[in-house]
Amino acid sequence: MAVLGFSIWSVVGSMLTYFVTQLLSGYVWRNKKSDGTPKEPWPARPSKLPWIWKGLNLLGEEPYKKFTEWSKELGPFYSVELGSKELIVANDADLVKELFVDQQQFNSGKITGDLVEATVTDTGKTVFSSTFSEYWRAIRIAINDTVNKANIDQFNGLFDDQSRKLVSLLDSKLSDAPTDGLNPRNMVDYVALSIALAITAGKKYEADDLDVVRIIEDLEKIESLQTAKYTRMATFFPWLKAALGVMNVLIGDKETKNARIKMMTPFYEMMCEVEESVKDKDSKLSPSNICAKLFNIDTVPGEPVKDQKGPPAPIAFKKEHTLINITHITHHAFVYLSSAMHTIIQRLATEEKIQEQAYKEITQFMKSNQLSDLKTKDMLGQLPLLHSIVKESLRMNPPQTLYTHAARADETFAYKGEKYRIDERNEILVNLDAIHQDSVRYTTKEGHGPAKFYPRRYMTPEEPAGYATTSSFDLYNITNGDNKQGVKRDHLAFGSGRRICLGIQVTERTLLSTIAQLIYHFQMTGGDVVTKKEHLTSVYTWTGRTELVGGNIQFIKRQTV
Ligand code: HEM
Repeated sequence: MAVLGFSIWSVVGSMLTYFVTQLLSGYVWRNKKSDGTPKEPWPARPSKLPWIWKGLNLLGEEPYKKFTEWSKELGPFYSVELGSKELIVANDADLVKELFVDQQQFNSGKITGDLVEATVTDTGKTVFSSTFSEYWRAIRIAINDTVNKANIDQFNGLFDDQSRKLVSLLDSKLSDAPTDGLNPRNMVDYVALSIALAITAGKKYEADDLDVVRIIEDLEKIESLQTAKYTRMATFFPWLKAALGVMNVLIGDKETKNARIKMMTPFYEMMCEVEESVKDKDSKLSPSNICAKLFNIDTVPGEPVKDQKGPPAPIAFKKEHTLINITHITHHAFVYLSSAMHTIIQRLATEEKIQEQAYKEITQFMKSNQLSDLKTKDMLGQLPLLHSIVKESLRMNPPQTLYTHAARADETFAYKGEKYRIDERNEILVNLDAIHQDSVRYTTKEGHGPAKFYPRRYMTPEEPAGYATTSSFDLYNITNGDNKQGVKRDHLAFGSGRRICLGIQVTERTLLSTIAQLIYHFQMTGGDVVTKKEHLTSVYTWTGRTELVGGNIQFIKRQTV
């Protein structure tokens, strides 16, 4: 009892300390710089928001639409409070460049949102959730060493195998399909997860492998725990998060813990296999995968501590770190690959004219190069229309419409001649709903605006200066190249700046290979690009993601094959 009494008082003490600190930092010092002078004003804010909830209750089912609506009232740069969370919102690509590229040292941080996210990432120990640090840099290097431009060719065979697999899976279902066709989503999920697992853990799966189904279900369970009412609310109210945290310490949160263990188990087994294969030269596992590269990290440099003399002590990179990272990377890669692949197939089915033009491009390419089969290595940079369809699909339907970076310190941000404040740990949100529909940036010389699916906007003679035909390029790279003036980027679906997605090559090659095989083998009709499904989480973060529900598609076998 004495022990119990002691714990309760110590918990009450911590809570009191927390609230007093919050009160002091929240109200007394909040609006002052470290030298005591007042901070600059916040960027413009929507007016007359309800008390306590502020903008939170107005977001509705499709939050990005509300962010776009506010941008029409306040301009592309504004701030809004969601509960107690102060959010800085960027609705314009040039602004994203200024914030995430020019000011990358300040604005490349991350903060963890709800308590479930904290549990599954060990409080920010995965590449997606980690602060801007040497630890984060080491993981990025390991991933980059597997999938960047210099290393990605090793997976060309995987992309070819999986896109052929999709064709054969579809083929096998055609005789039993209803007259209006079938929705290919389950088959797309299988192919996307197979690619994700091969890259993260060198794993080869068969279509009927139960682990594949299980991994998808485990992720759904985590997402459902995250969207439970109070867990979700705690993302926007730190006092609630602290209170729930204390409750978890006192009575435990078995459900989340069990879901975490269940979710990690297949990845733990894969990690052990990779560990063995690293030692065993005759192993059947592909030696080049992200997990194997993470095993090479022994220690990472520690972060400097204020007033501490000498270099910081290195931190050991443990197996637990590898485990949570391969889990998170697989989930991220699977969810977005699958969503992007499903979207592009649905889109092609609704755009029969473009499909036929692409078919012509493919057959002419095969004929002039005397090819009997379509291989990723041959197609790269060679099929402008197909490459442009990939870009246009990611622009029209980015799998993640909203994403954030966090400010690493209090800063003053200059925009259009005015100075504004951004505080440490403020999240800066990029809204692709507004950015990808910018009529100034996307309208072609012939007047094709952003609302239209029009891949030729990226092709000669219509493409604006600075656009690349073959591959997406980053705002970050463009500052190091010749084109320092205009930021002409095809889309920002992969993020921008220091935290840009490392799966760009994987994704573009997967999509290229998939659509080439599908268009070559089938004529697709039907599809639905209107009905959407909104998710409140985006592979553990609060900003959510959007995907097409999709409709049935008739896959009609081409006579030429
Ligand atoms: C359609 C497919 C994909 C989309 C739309 C996508 C989107 C994104 C976005 C929006 C970000 C955040 C960028 C930012 O904060 O600026 C990101 C980060 C990242 N993505 Fe992807 N992704 C996709 C596929 C993949 C794949 C297949 C991989 C696997 C290798 C991958 C690995 C990563 C990594 C490692 C980061 C980490 C960034 C960090 O340092 O915070 N992504 N992705």
